[in-house]
Amino acid sequence: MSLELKLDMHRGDFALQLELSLAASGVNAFYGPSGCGKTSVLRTIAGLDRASANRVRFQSTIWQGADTFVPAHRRGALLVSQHSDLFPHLNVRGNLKFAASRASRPSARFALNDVVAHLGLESLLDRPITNLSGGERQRVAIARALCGVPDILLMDEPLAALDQAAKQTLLPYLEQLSRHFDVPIVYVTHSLDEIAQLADYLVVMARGAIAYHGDTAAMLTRLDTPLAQAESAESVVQACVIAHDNAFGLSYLDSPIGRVSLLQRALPVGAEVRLRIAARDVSITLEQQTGSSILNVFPAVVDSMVALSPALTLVRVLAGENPATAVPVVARITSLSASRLALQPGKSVFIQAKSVALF
Ligand SMILES: Nc1ncnc2c1ncn2[C@@H]1O[C@H](COP(=O)(O)OP(=O)(O)OP(=O)(O)O)[C@@H](O)[C@H]1O
Repeated sequence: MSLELKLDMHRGDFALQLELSLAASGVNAFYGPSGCGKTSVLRTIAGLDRASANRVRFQSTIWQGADTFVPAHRRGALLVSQHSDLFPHLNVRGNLKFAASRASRPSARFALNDVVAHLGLESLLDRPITNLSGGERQRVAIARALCGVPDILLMDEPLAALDQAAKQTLLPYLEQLSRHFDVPIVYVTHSLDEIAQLADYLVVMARGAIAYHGDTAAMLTRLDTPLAQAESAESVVQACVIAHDNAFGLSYLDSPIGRVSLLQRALPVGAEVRLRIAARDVSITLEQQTGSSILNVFPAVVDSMVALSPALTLVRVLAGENPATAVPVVARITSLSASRLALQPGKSVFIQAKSVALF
């Protein structure tokens, strides 16, 4: 079950050449600078861009081959872009019902009521499209794509035109989308935040080609990349809420790096969440500190290191008691500290996370 791409297209000076096999599940994100070809990849999957040498196969169906070109409206690949083109003469309900009526097949999986509930649109159903905020319009656009019963959802910077507050409101709706509706998503973005929060698999592009790709947690912590070397670099760790401590106002989470404590959050026990740990908030010790105010201390083994400058060193560790389930975390520390601790790959250490944020 996969999305297979072999693209070879040219437009003037620009060439897009890549070969990639993606899982047809979860969120696959394409990230890279403006003009590197992300939208072209998405439009090719959608059947909106065509070059004779391109090859696209979704699951067992060839969408584009040497003698085949399945037109866009027969692919089951529905696109949500930055500026949604909703029907202005219909209200929200009308837009969703129209999309459902045009779906290639009926599907209980994308029942209108469930789509409306999942995107929090109940109170907006009778609203004219022209009276919606930008964030509300995008929620309706996503709902409309779901009502169209997609086999795969293509999202081209769906949050890019929104202000920061609207983005933050919309992100939680996107988070569970792929899992809840069991639909694969290909997501194009410029935003590291969106990747850290949403992507299961990350494809980083540069100048029409793939720079590197892999599991998001692994890609964000690859020391040889601008993502890990950025001042804002962070690691992501999957976790599960296991208990709340009302007396101290804390929530406890189980994760591969160990038991994590956070300021209490209104999440049910059992909720699956992502933790984000900023590289600059991680410190390293050789022994487990006892007289420290830091709650989140985890055993780790140094995996690799890179000097960013004479003053700063990035250290990638594999964190967690159990080497089989340990996950990568990046620490940004001074080169002086790295030298004093004689850090080197293979060395056992403890990492302390001054703050752990939760998506
Ligand atoms: N219709 C077109 N005709 C000619 N060149 C095009 C066309 N559409 C895109 N291009 C060029 O193809 C290249 C890739 O564009 P594309 O939109 O795929 O990049 P992108 O990574 O999505 O950029 P952005 O993040 O700015 O949207 C760019 O150099 C662009 O100028």
